[in-house]
Amino acid sequence: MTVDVRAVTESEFPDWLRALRTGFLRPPVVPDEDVADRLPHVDLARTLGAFDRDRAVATFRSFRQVVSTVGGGSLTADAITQVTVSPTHRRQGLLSRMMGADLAVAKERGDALATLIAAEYPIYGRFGFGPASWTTEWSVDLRRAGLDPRRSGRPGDGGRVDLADGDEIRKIGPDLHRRLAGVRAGVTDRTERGWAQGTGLGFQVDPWTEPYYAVYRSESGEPEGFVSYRSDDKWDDGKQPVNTATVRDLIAATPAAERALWLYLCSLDWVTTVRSGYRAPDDPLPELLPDPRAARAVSHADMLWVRVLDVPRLLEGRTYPVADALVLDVRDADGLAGGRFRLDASPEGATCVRTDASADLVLGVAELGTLAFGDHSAVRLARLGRVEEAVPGAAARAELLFRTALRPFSPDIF
Ligand SMILES: CC(=O)SCCNC(=O)CCNC(=O)[C@H](O)C(C)(C)COP(=O)(O)OP(=O)(O)OC[C@H]1O[C@@H](n2cnc3c(N)ncnc32)[C@H](O)[C@@H]1OP(=O)(O)O
Repeated sequence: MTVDVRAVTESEFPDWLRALRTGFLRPPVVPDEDVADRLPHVDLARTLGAFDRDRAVATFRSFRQVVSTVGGGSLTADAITQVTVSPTHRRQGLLSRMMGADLAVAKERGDALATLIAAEYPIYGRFGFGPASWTTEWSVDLRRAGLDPRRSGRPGDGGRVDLADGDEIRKIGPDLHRRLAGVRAGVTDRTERGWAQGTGLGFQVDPWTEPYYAVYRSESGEPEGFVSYRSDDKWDDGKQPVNTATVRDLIAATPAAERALWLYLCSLDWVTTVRSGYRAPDDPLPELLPDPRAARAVSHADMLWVRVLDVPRLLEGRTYPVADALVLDVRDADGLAGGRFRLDASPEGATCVRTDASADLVLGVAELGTLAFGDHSAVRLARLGRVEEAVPGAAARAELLFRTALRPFSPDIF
C-alpha cells in the first residue's frame, strides 16, 4: 500500500501531533489543550502529513515569515518547521516528497526564499538550503572576568535597568524586536503567539518556570532592550554560591542596551557563571569583560538556513557596501531558481536581471543562500571548491559586495 502525502484535515491534526512528538522523541501522547492551543495558529493547507493506512507517519509544516535583510529591508519567506518522519518510515523518501511539494507551492506563491533551522547539518543541503547565519554561545566564568564586584547594576551612561514582568515584555518586546530587525539581517519575525508562549502564556510543551526580566532604558526613558533569564540555586561544599544564570532571550535595539544588559547579568550576586544563549558570533559580550578569555565559546554552529527561490528578489532585497557588477551562474538541480543573472549593485541600490552574458562566478543555489546575508566569505567558498571563479578575482569582488559590517543574527528558533 502506498503512503499518501497531503495536507492534513482538522480531525487528523491530533494524530499528526502524535507523529510530530514521536519524531522529536517526546512522549507520544497529545493533550487536548495542546491541540486547542495550536490549531487556531496553524494553516492546515500548509500542514503536510504522510499517511500509511490513515495513520500519520510524517509531519511537515510551513508558514509565512518575514526575514530581515542587509540594510534594514525584509523579504517574505516560506518558513519550514516540524519536519519528522517516524522511525518505521525513515529513508523511504518521505521528507523529499513533502519538501518538493512545499517548495513548489512556495515558488508559485512568489516567496523569495524558504527558511528553516536544521536539527542536523547534513539533512537540508540536498534540497538547496545553505546556512546563512551562524550562532555562538558563551559560558562566562565571572570569577575570571575581572569585573569590579563593587560595581553597581546601574549603567554608567545615564540609562537604567529595571526588573519587569511578562506583561511588560509583551508590550515593549515586539517593537524592540522590529528595531533589531532594522539593523541586523537574518532576524525572523516573532508572532504574537511567540511572544505569549515565550512569556509563559498558553499551553507549554515543557513545564514553565517564570524567568527574571530586566529592561534597559536610555537616559530619556526609552526602552532599548530587554533580557529574560533564569538561575539555578546551588551552593558548594565551602558554603559558597555557585549559580549559573542562563539567558533565554536578549533583544537589544542599540549597542548601549547590549552593553548595559550584559554588564547587568555579569554583576548578579551569587552568580558565578553566565550562559549567554545563542548569540550572533560578533556579539560584544566577551570584549565587554576586562578579561575576554573568561567567556568561553561553548557552541558555534549554523543557525538560519536559506533556500533561494527567486534570485532577483533576493539580491535586490538587500543593500551593498560597494559598487560593482557581477554575472552569477546559479545552479539549481531542482529547477526552482537557477539561471544566469547580472547583479548591478551599489550603496544606492541594486538590480538583478537574467542575462546571456558570460559568468564571473558559478555557484550552487545553496552557496547563494549562504552568501545572502553577508555571513560567509565568497573567497572561502571558492577555496573550498564550492564556488567557481569563471573570471579570476571574481570571488574577491563578490566578497566585498556581499559581506557586511554586522553579522546576521537569528535569535528565534522556529
Ligand atoms: C526544520 C526542522 O523541522 S528540523 C527537524 C528535522 N527532524 C528530525 O531531525 C527528526 C528526526 N529525523 C527524521 O524525522 C527524519 O530522519 C528526517 C525528517 C530528518 C529525514 O526524513 P526521511 O524521510 O528519512 O528523508 P528522505 O528519505 O527523504 O531522505 C532524503 C535524503 O536525505 C538523506 N537524509 C535524511 N535524513 C538525514 C540525516 N539525518 N542525515 C543525513 N542524511 C539524511 C537520506 O539518506 C536521503 O539521501 P539520498 O537521497 O542520497 O538517498
